Order: sequence, then C-alpha cells, then structure tokens
Amino acid sequence: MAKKNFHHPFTPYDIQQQFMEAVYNSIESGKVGIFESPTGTGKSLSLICGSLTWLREHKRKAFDEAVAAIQPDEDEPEWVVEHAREARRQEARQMKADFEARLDAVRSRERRLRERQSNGEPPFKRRKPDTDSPHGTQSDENDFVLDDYDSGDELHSNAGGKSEYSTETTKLMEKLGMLQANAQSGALDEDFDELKIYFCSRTHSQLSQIVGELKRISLPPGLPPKDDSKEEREALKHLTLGSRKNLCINSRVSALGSQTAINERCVELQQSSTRPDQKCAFLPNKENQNQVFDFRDHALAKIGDIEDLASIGKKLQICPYYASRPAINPAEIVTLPYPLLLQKSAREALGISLKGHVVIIDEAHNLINAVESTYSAQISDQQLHRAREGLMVYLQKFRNRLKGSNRVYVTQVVRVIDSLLLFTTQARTKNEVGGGVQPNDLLSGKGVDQINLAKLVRYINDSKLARKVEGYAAYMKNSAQMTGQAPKETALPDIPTLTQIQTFLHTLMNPSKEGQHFWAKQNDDVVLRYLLLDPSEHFRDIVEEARAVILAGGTMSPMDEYRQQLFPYVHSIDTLSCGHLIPTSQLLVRSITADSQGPLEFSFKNRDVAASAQRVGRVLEDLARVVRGGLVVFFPSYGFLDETTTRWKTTGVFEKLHAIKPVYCDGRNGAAEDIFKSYSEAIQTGLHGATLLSVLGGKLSEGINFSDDLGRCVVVVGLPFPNLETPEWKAKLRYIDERAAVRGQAKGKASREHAENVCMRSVNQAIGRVIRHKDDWASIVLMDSRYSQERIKGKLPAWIKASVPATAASSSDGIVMDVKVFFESRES
Ligand SMILES: Nc1ncnc2c1ncn2[C@@H]1O[C@H](COP(=O)(O)OP(=O)(O)OP(=O)(O)O)[C@@H](O)[C@H]1O
Ligand code: SF4
Repeated sequence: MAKKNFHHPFTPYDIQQQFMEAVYNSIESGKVGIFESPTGTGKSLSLICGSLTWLREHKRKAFDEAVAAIQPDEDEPEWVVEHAREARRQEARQMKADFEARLDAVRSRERRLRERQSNGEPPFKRRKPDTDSPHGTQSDENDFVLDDYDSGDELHSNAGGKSEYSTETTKLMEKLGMLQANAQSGALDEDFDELKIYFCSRTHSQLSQIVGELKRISLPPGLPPKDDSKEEREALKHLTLGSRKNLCINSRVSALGSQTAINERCVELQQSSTRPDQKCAFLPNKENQNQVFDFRDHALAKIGDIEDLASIGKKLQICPYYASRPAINPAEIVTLPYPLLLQKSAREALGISLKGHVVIIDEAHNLINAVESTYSAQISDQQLHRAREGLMVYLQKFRNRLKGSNRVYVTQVVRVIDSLLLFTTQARTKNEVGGGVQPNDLLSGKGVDQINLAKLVRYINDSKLARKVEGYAAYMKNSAQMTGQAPKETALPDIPTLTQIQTFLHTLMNPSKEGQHFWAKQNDDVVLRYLLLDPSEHFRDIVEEARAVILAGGTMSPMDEYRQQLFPYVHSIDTLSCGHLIPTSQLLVRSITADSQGPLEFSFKNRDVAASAQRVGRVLEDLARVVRGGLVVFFPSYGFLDETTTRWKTTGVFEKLHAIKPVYCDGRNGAAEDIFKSYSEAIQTGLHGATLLSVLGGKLSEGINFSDDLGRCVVVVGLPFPNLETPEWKAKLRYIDERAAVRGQAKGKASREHAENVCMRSVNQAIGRVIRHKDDWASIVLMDSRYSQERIKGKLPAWIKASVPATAASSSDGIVMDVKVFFESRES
C-alpha cells in the first residue's frame, strides 16, 4: 500500500511515518493520544506534519461535503443547484484569495523594507508614541493609596464589520470554521474561529525550535483548487502567544521585570481612574484599530517566534500582547507555552476557546507535575509574619485615607493571617514534623468565621493590595536609604507575599476532595501547603472542549501513569512508543541483579550503607576498565550518593575509581552546569574518558546531552522510589486507592502501581537520552534485582525494552563481560 503523503520536508524515516499516521488517526477519530519518540528522531516534524496535513485535508473534505449537500428545492432543475454549488466554491476561493492578497501585500512591503535597509536607505517612517509621560520612574506616597474599591475591567478590543460576501457562503464557511476576517474592510469578527491546532510546549526556546520546523513545511490549500492538476501550496497562518512579560513594549512597564508587577501595572494603567497622559500609548483603542489590523496581518503573514511578534509590535507601535488576540481566530496553528494553556484563567484572559480544536502538548513528560504545581500553593510562617508587618505599617500610614470598605477588608486580611499564624505557632510545639490539616483548623482564629473568604480573596486581587503594600514598603526603605534625594522604586519580588497568601486562601475557600492541606516543619520554618492530589479534574476541561488531545515526548513511558493520573475517565486512548533510528546492535541493555555476595537490592529498608557502597564501587571499578569515553552513574537520591562517596573516600574506592577514569560528582549543593562542563572537557581532552556521579531526578538527569562519548555507558543504581512515608505521599496513595476501590480494584494495587510509575518515569528520563542520533551507540546497566521483575521491565520505553535479552547473565561479572564484548565490537 502506498504510504500517505504528510508533506514532510525530508524523506521521513519509517518511525516518523508511523508517528505521523498515529497523530493523524487520533485527531481524525477525535481521541486522546500519548506518543513517544526518542530524542533525535525528528519528533517535532512528525507532530506538525501529521497534524497540519490532517487540518488541511479535513477542511477540504468538509468543504466538499458541505457543497455537495446543497440540495434542490422542489421543482428546481439540477443545473440550478449545480450553479449554486459552483457559486459557493468560487466565492469561498475568492474569500481565501482576498485574505491571502492582504498577507501578500504585507510580505512584499516587508521585502521592500529589507531591501531598503540593505541598500542603506532609511526605513519607512512611523509615528513616534508619547513615551515621555511622567509615570513610572517617579512616585510619591499617593501612588500607594488604594483606589475607591471598584472591580476594574480589562480592555477587550472588538471591532465589528460587514461582510461583502453572500450570506450563504459566509454561513457555509462559518459552519466549517473557515471564515477569515473580512478581506476588504479588514474588520474582525470574533465569532469566526478558524479550525486550528494549539501547539504547546514548556518554554519559548522549545517553541522557537518548533517555529524553525514550521518554516520548513509547505502544504496544499485547505480549499479545493480550481485546477486539481496543479500542485498548489498555501502559506501556513501561524501565531505565537506569550505573556506580557515576553511582549510588553512599554519600557517603563517592562522594566519592572517581574511577571506579576508587569501584569498589575499594565492593568492599573487601563483603569478609568488613570490620568489620560499616564495611560499606555500602545494599548489598542478606537483610534489605533488600523495598527491592530496591520499587526494581525503582519503576525500571520510570516511564521515567527515571540521575538518577531515583539518587533512587529515595536515597528507598528501597538502592544503585541493585546494586538495578538484578534490574530488568534484566523490562525491555523497557535504555539504557546504551558502556563497559557493549562490555566483556565489564562486561556480566558487571552480569549482562547479550545472548542473543537486540536491540542498538542509537546515535551509532555512533565505535564502531570505542571498541572499539579499550577493548582498547588504554599506559604511559610516567615512569609505570613512579613506580610502582617507590611500590612500594619501600611494601615498605620494610610488608615485615615482609605476610602469605602478598604479599611474593613485590610483588617480582615490581618485577621486571617493571624489565624494561620495561630496554627503554625502551635505546630512548632508539636513532636511530629508534619501532617495533614483541615481548612477549619487553619481558620479557627478569632472572628474569622464571620469573614466571607470568597469576597476577601476577590478584594485582594481587585484592589492590588499586594503591590500597594509591598510597593510602599520598598518606597519607605529607599527613602530612608537616600535621605535628601528623590526616592526610587526598587524591584519587587516576582510574586508578592500577599499574592501568595491570596492563592493559598483560594485553596482554603475551595477545598475539594482532589486536594488536601498539609503542614510541615522545614528548616526553620513551618510551611502550610495545599497539594493537588488529582490533576485529572483540572485537565478535564481541555479534554472535553478540544476535538483531540495529543501528548508527545521523547520518553513518555510508563504511559499508564498518564492514563491513570490525567485521563481516568477516558475509555480508549491511542498510544505509540516508537522505536529508535539505530539498529539494535548499537544499544546494549543489561540488569545486574546479583554479585558474588548474593542478590543486589538497594531499597531503603535493605540498604546497609557500608556494604552497598563497597559492592557498587567494585562493579563500577570493573565497568570503568572496559568502558571507553563517558561513564555516567545515577544514584536514587543525593543522600545515597553522599553516603556512598563519603564511604568510598575512607575505603580508597574513590581514589581507585578516579585513577581509572577521573570522577566528577554532582553534589547536593554543587553547580551542576560547571561539573558537567569539567566532565565534558575531561572526556574531550583526556585519554581515559571520565566518570560522572549524579542523581535520578537531579539537576543532571534531564535536558543534558549525553551524546556520543559523553555517555557510552549509563548505570542506574537502585530504583528511585519516593519516600512513601511522608504525609503528602500517604495522602496521595490513599486517594488513589480510594478511587481505584470505586472501580472495583483490589486494595493497594493502584497505589503500588503509581509509586512504581513515578519511579520508572525518573529512570526512563535519565537513560532515554543516551542515544541522540542514528550513528550514536551506548550501553545501559540497571543495577538492582528488582529490574528483573516483569512489572518493572514492562515500564521501560519500547526501544530500550527491545534490547533487553530474554535470557542474559545477571551477575555482575557476566554483565561486565557483556559490556566489554560490546565495546570491543564497536572498535572492530
Ligand atoms: N527524516 C529526516 N531526514 C533528515 N532530517 C530530519 C528528518 N526529520 C527531522 N530532521 C531534522 O533533524 C533535526 C533534528 O531532529 P531532532 O530529532 O533532534 O529534533 P526534534 O524533533 O526536536 O526531537 P527532540 O525534541 O525529541 O529532540 C531537525 O532539525 C529536523 O529538521
Ligand atoms: S498595554 Fe501592552 S505595552 Fe502597554 S503596558 Fe500593557 S503590556 Fe505593556
């Protein structure tokens, strides 16, 4: 059977073809898909070619079907109907052509501009905004007085406009999710939301890589061309989204540095009480609508990343953060970082609706943690004390100047803080180091039961209390330091303490069975924490709204973890664990289950530090003698690593190992990057390679490149099970078991499975990056008898599992011999 054409810019590898087909089919059938393809296998291109081919084909098919469905009225001859169908086709093509013509004009203008610049001619002139307004750098006490309490609203740009196309065609295109903005008038209609892919990754630099790949591909149009025999191509309409921190072009606001400060100042400047000369000159309004349309066209005319978007905004003197909103609807692919997708409030603020669209989450191996941390919160007693002090100073200064209900609310905030402090003070005297706590116990302070928490949380947010109080404190500090001089604002912390308290209060107000509160003694602090135990409910909105959701990553195994933690309510999930590009002869995987003294098990309860250190040391010495290049050893925890190296130093093992292959150790407090740099230099310049001692889940286990000689042998000592005895883990496991019991599962099975999954996810992340390209080769040695259990082996990624022999030597000597033979075979 002929392979499907996914318009891949290169000849796709077989595994890419497989991956693209899986992506295409999952989207077509509207499912959830979890796909892994190891690093170095061109996963990004597979994802975008698979999904965008689906998008264009789907549009074309839906259009053809809709036109074919135009049926004759009674007595209407067939030729009249055919004429109507043809008219729809032509008009739809015209709509597209008009919009494309606009974008083409923008492209030509940019081309001319580039030519002028390369000829040394000045660029076209643009209006210079009034950026010299007096706000921002100077402030006086009045800046910190709370405004009369009033819920301020943000600006939403929305311009109406009349379409010049027939109602029938407009309706048809609208139904298909294919109507672009009106080409002639440039008017925007927020109801027309082009069917699209939301492509999400963790950071803007990862998204930049995706943007680079998007520039490589060219796809057939989403509407049937006039002449099918010609190979037409239609440019992709792409938009990237970012936060105000990435996009703010008002230097006085962006200079505030922190995300929260920039957000708050921007919103503050939009309030009706702000003097007109202090408002942001770049904010879209009635007067600068043309720049907003221009911005949209420029953003869509070229595939670009976040920096490009900021430069368009600067060039057109319009805020790229706000002006990108009207460009969302006509875009076909929107790239955005995790936080903008995961938080419902962020999606709402940007006007993103996922309804019927496709969501792709790349680098999804950390997705569960990302959802959990988005909805968890914590606050320490030190922070509570600091916030209280700040509030008292503020109240003392402004008490008589606070209008309306401000004074009542600020006093209520103090009372709630006192209640939380009452709990932490009592907790300090307890013998335990931590435990679970009910919201009522945290809110048992005097008079707190009279307070409406929901209203109070809203007040803290709307009044900008956090910024006013901390801003005033910073102002006072500076004034004191610079007596006689004009006071300057100091940079404020990224998240003001009161904002953290607000987030924490939110969790108290809405305690759900998916989460729980805890307290813990931590260093010198008592910390209060809210932990989301079940991330699935917060992800459910996304799954239910979107047409299809694809999770992709280099290492997603064990995939059951996502099934259980994120999609317990989804009956059928598509999964694919791709092979690697390398032949199996380039990878050796072995588990050492015993040495001459018997079975090896490094579990917490079995661990005799002195004996373990000796036994591990002996195996590593043997391996170091036969491995060429880099030997990377992962321990389950910094504690284990510290104890082992301390022991090695007294018994001479460290010295011996160092003599065979210089040892570099990633300690708990060391600068991991410097250690990795020295290790890499030793490999490149030395004769004997080097040994790197590191920790699973530690600083060097993710995102580091162990290609070629940097990692020829990766050893994992033990299994990194978390400490299941902490109150947090106990609560999580209890929750999982309770939920499993409802599904009729035996007690303890689901929680054990979860702990094993968390553990193997961490192992897989570390070993999954040892092969980086098709000519790379390496060996993986797993050291613990538990790696021979089928349940544990079953959680390895398919391409690694395929290299585990059914019968192999499992004693340390036999495996060192296997590794020796493997290295010799690479030399010949
Ligand atoms: N079939 C192919 N033939 C040749 N080059 C390819 C092919 N597929 C992808 N590439 C290119 O190879 C480069 C490296 O791909 P690589 O797998 O490292 O990136 P990736 O898809 O981002 O994967 P990952 O995020 O897992 O590292 C990319 O620049 C890509 O354009
Ligand atoms: S409107 Fe835009 S440019 Fe102006 S302050 Fe806000 S984010 Fe910055």
